[in-house]
Amino acid sequence: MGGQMQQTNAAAATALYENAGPTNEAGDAVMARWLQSAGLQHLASPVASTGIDQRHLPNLLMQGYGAQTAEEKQRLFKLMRNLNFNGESTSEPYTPTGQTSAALPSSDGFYSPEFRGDFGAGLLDLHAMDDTELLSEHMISEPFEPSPFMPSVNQAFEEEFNVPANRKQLQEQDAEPSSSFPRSEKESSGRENNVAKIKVVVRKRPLNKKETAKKEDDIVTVSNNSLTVHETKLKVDLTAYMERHEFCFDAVLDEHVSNDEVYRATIEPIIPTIFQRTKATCFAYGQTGSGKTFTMKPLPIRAVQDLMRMLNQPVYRDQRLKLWLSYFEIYGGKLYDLLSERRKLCMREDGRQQVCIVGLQEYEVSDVQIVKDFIEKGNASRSTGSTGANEESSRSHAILQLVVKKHVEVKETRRSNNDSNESRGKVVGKISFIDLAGSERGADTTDNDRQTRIEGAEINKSLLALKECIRALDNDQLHIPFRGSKLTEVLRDSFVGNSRTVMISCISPNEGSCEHTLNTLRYADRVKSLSKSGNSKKDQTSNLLPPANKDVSLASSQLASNDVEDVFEPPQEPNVQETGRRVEKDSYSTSGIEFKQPTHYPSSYPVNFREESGIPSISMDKGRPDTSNSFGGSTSQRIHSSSYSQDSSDQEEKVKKVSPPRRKVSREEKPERTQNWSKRDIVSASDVPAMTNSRQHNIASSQNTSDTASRQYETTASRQYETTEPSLDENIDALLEEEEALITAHRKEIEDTMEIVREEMKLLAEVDRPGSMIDNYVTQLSFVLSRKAAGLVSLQARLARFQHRLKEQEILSRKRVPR
Ligand SMILES: Nc1ncnc2c1ncn2[C@@H]1O[C@H](COP(=O)(O)OP(=O)(O)OP(=O)(O)O)[C@@H](O)[C@H]1O
Repeated sequence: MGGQMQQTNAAAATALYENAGPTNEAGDAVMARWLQSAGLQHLASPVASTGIDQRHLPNLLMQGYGAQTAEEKQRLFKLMRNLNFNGESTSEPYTPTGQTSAALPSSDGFYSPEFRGDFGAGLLDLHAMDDTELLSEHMISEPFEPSPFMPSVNQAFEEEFNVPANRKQLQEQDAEPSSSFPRSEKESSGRENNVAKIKVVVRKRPLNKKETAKKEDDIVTVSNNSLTVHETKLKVDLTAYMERHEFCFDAVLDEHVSNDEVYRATIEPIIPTIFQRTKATCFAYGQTGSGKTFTMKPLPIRAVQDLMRMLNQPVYRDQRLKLWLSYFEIYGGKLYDLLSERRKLCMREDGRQQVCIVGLQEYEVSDVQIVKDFIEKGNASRSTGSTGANEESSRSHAILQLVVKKHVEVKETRRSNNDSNESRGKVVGKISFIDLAGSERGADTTDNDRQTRIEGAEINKSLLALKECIRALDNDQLHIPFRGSKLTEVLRDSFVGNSRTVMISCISPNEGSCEHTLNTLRYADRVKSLSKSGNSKKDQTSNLLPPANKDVSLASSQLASNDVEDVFEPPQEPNVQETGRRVEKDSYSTSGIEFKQPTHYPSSYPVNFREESGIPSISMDKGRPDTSNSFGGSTSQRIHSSSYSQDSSDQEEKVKKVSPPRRKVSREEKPERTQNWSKRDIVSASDVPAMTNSRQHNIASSQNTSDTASRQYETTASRQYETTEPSLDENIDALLEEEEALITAHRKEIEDTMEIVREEMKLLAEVDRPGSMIDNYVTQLSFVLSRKAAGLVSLQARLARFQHRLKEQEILSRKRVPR
């Protein structure tokens, strides 16, 4: 057996070498990297140190230095399998298939570790394979699965690793889509390799009919991937001045950009990664009426088109990959199925800490029309209300998920998570589209009725939690605080393993929305600044500014965190990680602000799934209609001269605020920093959507005279928020739990009452019988009635407790933002 094993391993190792390409130094290095990536670096070292020809590596592997333990052998075998070595043709150099050739990075068919991103992160990353939900889950701990690509060596390994006999079944399971993906031209260009882990895109909508009628100004100008918000402020002597806030993001899409272009800038690059065990999340953030739903609605439809196209390629068809859709909402901390009469759903965590939404209906989708219908149906069921800015405002977070699964025999097209058939489908990858509730709803904690307040608090909490998760995700923190809210809990599996996140921040261009727009941009800026992906322009922009003018950004984007915080440091050198840094400038004009006539846009934009017909569909690169706003430049993404043109304002412009480079510090450093809290706000206005709006406004009015004081004021507000927020969150959580418990208790009470009524009926039937024992009847009736009364008293007590809780919550939420 040992000899047989050695032979087999030798053959396998020979295959590893033979297929690896020509012997050269680069090959050795690559080989070493491969082995390293498989945790077998110690096997590579003799080769490197002795200069032994790589050709002898297989022998070395078997003699003395070779894979000795079962785990090593397993890893070695997995390495070979991931390299697609075919044991039957060990003497044949590996020839890329037609499908894979386009993507091969080197002429010898050897995929370097650097290139593996193109083949799906983690293809050779053994650690990435412990993602429990996806196809390769538990690959290390599970019994060894033979590769369908190595029939000749499989036999021996099967014997050694006790592989079950049903080879066909195992082969089916093992055929990972990512390992045999067709490489389209687009893919082979390596684009998906460039898909950032977090991408922040801003979309500005056009002025709407109401805003145009009110002659509101468009205060947002867009230029390439940056934008400027021109905020009008009043000095204490009531002279107006202009404050310019500049931001830079991965992409800034102006009002002329079509939904199709939005798709191309956001989702399209992610699609191929879905087949590579990626869980992607795209969410739209912004105030009510800023265009979140408008932006999100067409994205899944376009995504389905592309996913279907890929799925229809023979390689996936053969692997029986299917696409599934579900659509649900989180409203007031509860989950509802939007495709199933808003049925209430339950979220559970299984033993592997996988979140499953019990009862959620999943639908197999095979054409785009079905998806459109589902989206229409789901949107019609969504919790909406009317706001000043949007007649049909979303009051919930809506989550549409598209899941690519490896199909297992199904008999119906409609299945639920409860269905045993469904659970047999293995998830290959998924993409979630989240249309968040209006961000300023987080501030709805003092106004309106109790329900709206609870809604607001819940929304606020979830938006903060979402950012925290993104922060943790981007820092590769081991602990992702997904339990911070229902939203993040539901998205738990999108925060672990191989994930991609796209945030689309939607902004309204009108002056009346200035505060909200700034809040949205600050939130986006904060998310972006968490990202490691670089945005050099941003850095350049800030570096162009004279160091003397650099200062702490007021209320810009610091956030309290339990784990890591950002710290102000004196500006030193460009920090490539500070990609989302914001440059805020004050541009002071004397007075007599004269706005140009606001830009006019079509008043309504009928939603067309492919293209909005209301706006000219022009490529971002093409010329744009000459519809600049009063600040110039927005529509054609260039700055025109205007009453607020760069030239005229530059002389008076005083660069006031630049977000400083930040560094991450650990918890231990907190005390030191808290002494300097006046330098940095801990929770910014952007972190507390609109919570500090009125305060900000006040601060802004007197900014020129009391800048330092206002900073402290705002910081105080932030700190106040910091201290009150956890208790408010806990309160909301407790409240929601008690509400749940009350409803459950009420249901139980009804069931008990029905049971008691049945018993009473029985008693009556018995007592009516001739010769019945009246004593028995009296005793039993007395007993039954006591039970009945006890049940009612208990329910009443619970109700009273809950009423008390509601009162408490109300007081707390009023205390939070004193008026
Ligand atoms: N880029 C755009 N081009 C044209 N019209 C737009 C655009 N964005 C939004 N609109 C229009 O603005 C209105 C409000 O948009 P939408 O409902 O998407 O806002 P929202 O951010 O989802 O609001 P809420 O948070 O209240 O649900 C809609 O009538 C929509 O058609």
